[in-house]
Amino acid sequence: MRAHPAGPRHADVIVAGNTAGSRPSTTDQLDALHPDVWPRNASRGDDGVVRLAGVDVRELAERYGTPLFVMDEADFRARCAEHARAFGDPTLVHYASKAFLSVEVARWVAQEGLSLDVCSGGELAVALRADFPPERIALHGNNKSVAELAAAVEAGVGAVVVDSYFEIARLDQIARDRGVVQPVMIRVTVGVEAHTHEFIATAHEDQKFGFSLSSGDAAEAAGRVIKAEGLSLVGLHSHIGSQIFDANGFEVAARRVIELVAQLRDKHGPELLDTLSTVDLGGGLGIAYTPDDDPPPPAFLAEQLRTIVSKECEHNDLPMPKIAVEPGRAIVGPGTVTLYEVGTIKDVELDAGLSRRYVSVDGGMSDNIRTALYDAVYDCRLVSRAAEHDSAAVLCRVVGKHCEAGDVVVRDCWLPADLAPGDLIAVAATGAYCYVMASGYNRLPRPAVVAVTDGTSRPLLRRETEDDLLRLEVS
Ligand SMILES: Cc1ncc(COP(=O)(O)O)c(C=O)c1O
Ligand SMILES: N[C@@H](CCCC[NH3+])C(=O)O
Repeated sequence: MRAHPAGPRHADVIVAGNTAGSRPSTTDQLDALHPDVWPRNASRGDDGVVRLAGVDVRELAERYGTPLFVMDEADFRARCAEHARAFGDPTLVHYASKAFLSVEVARWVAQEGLSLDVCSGGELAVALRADFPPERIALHGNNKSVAELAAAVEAGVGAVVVDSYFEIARLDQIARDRGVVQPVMIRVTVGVEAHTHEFIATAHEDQKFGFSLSSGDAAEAAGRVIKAEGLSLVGLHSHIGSQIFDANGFEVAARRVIELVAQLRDKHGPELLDTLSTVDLGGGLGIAYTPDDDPPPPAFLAEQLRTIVSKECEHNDLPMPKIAVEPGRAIVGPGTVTLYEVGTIKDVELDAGLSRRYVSVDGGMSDNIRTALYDAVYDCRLVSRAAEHDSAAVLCRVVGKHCEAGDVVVRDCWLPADLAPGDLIAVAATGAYCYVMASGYNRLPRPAVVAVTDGTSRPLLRRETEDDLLRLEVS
């Protein structure tokens, strides 16, 4: 066994209360890539090296550098197809591009037949650069600028999801100025606040998004859209949160949105339903970040939603609407890993004779802010080789290289005692909300993003260079 240059000086590290679960007792367990957490085409060869869609991680690191986001293209496409099958029509599944977007990924989404949710002019521009069919794009946002609204109308997007009275007036004006009628959905705040593993119904909807249902704002907004010459009301939209494992929150939301449809029909007449034909229940389906997470498959959620919507429609004597959804994380999250090179390893003495092993990597909170921001939990493994056969599992904290004590990538994970500088480790399920939330903190260049498929790799987004970092300087 390789001697560890940094220790360990203490036989035991902190174990109690860790978020990485119990200590693996064999090196096989230490090396395992749980199929629910790791990309579908990730495997560890007999030589101990992990291959992603058949591509050796050492080769990826050598060719593109680290940190590196590696996307399993087939995994992404398969999840698009599974959602499309579950909801019966691919165009009813809007991939939430805020989770991750590049021109090439927008092309994959288009090829899989899905629709696209964008929430800024920037995301819209990427989609249009990919020639994404505009009629399959919906624009979101609580404070879209006039320029963003105009760009969307001029592109001919399939829907603008309106979020304020000001926006209804602005969008109506923009559409009329251009002699078009813009299809619109209303974002409804249904009073269901979803958290990771639970949901709580709130009496007051204390948040910036949407029109409150309980106050009557949602009905008033619908009335204004119906009256606006430049707008056509095609749907109601609700989004209850993200990383949700339980269908109950969606069911409550669906029920309340259908009640609103019935109310609007009663007030404005049944002809309204000729255009108001879609109920969009947003995104939020959770994924497994660790083997303990057990998210429901899309087919299960789709079935639950169909059942509840059909029951509510029957109850309110309404025709069955189209049920649309906007998954982001559930499509792009699980198929991507971040590859890092280990730089330094330190055992830090704590109270009561315990110590904590800090493993520093060449990225950090600038490429994954989710741990610092949400206490997110991740699975992390040594991937450039197997653990030495007699290596013990050591509870580690994987940290970045930023000038910030809270710069933690993985709070707790079990790594082999023989882990050493130069080894590559990978953090699983980083496809959603990591690259897109990356920052340039401490002037670290943003990592590259590569796609792997059938034993080959190609870059989607190149690594930032020092020139990129300096390009905004005016002197
Ligand atoms: C309106 C809307 N739709 C879709 C999504 C995508 O959510 P997720 O990535 O959790 O599926 C979000 C983000 O929470 C959202 O705000
Ligand atoms: N960014 C969040 C989710 C927000 C989703 C967008 N409304 C995350 O990383 O989990």
